[in-house]
Amino acid sequence: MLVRVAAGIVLREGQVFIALRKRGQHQGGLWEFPGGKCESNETPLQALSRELLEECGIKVQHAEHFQTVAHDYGDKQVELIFYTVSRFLGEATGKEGQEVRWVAVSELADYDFPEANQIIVKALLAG
Ligand SMILES: Nc1nc2c([nH]c(=O)n2[C@@H]2O[C@H](COP(=O)(O)OP(=O)(O)OP(=O)(O)O)[C@@H](O)[C@H]2O)c(=O)[nH]1
Ligand SMILES: [Mg+2]
Repeated sequence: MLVRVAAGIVLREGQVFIALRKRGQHQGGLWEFPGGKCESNETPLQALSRELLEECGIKVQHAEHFQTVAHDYGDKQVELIFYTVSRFLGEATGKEGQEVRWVAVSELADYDFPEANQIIVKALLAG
């Protein structure tokens, strides 16, 4: 199973918005950059905007492609298209009851992310 996913690295004044994946979800119990699967006939950017509105209640005003990561979890193959989002409308919250946090980019190493995110976290920490 190969899934295409769009995820947002939402940034504000040196902090990044992260969410805790719920137990029972794939990679549950780990932190993520909010986002989700691209539906058919939807561009990754459209998927990003839809998912960030659904999951965090923010309206993306400006997103830039950051990095695309392909990863094989064994049970699932993912292509993750990461965007940085530095302009948005609204206050980011956990719209689906998920735990969320604004954390300093420099503190990202303190949070456990899925394997596919390691390269992204590294790149962000390197500035
Ligand atoms: N959103 C998101 N998904 C990630 C990240 N890293 C990562 O490996 N994934 C994987 O990407 C896949 C799809 O993400 P998702 O579960 O958010 O998809 P979705 O919002 O459409 O969820 P749904 O299946 O409940 O409708 C999952 O297998 C998840 O484990 C990340 O940083 N953010
Ligand atoms: Mg999601």
